[in-house]
Amino acid sequence: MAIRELKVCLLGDTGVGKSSIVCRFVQDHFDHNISPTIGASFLTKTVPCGHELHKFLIWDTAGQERFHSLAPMYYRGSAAAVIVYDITRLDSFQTLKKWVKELKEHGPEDIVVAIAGNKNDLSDIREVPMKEAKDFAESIAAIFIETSARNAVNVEELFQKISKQIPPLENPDLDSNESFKITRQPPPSNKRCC
Ligand SMILES: Nc1nc2c(ncn2[C@@H]2O[C@H](COP(=O)(O)OP(=O)(O)OP(=O)(O)O)[C@@H](O)[C@H]2O)c(=O)[nH]1
Repeated sequence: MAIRELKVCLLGDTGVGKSSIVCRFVQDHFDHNISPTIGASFLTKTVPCGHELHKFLIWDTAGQERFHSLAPMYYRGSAAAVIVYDITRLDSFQTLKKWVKELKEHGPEDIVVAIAGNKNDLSDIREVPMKEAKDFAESIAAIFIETSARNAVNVEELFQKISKQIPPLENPDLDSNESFKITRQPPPSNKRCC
């Protein structure tokens, strides 16, 4: 089965839960005392999608303003961007809109954009109505989902939705798109590891 490497970056204000979403997706773990990201961190996870395997190369960027200028390094060449806001912080939704604008102006033309409203376990103190965020996502043809990294709600689904939006390759051997780098598993060998 072909393994398709998909670069994915996470963008969004500091403290919205980007690292927590990645940690939940890759390690199925939640850390209440997680530290703010410095620069960016990198993790991978491979998931089946139809007749392909999608290996997500995940760049979790730092949300603090002082790291903003590094972001192009991470969204450049990305097949998808997950822009995260915190449903309990209206200001984080405004920051999300700035990221959408920046991606539109400087990001890859065919990038899949997913909007994730995180911390939906705290909906009793919500500041961003779900309908407003959903309508905004629709207006820019983005995926929309509310997640809770803490309670493991919709995190797998977020990445599944991204997988589904990536068009399957008609002929993997002829594909030349840089952001959809293809690798193949080595042919079975006679060697045994143990
Ligand atoms: N209640 C709740 N808290 C969460 C959730 N996700 C993250 N948090 C908490 O929010 C805080 C910030 O989480 P991070 O994952 O570090 O946020 P970040 O967006 O990566 O922050 P930066 O690295 O500064 O960009 C931490 O205290 C997390 O434990 C969630 O789904 N629900």
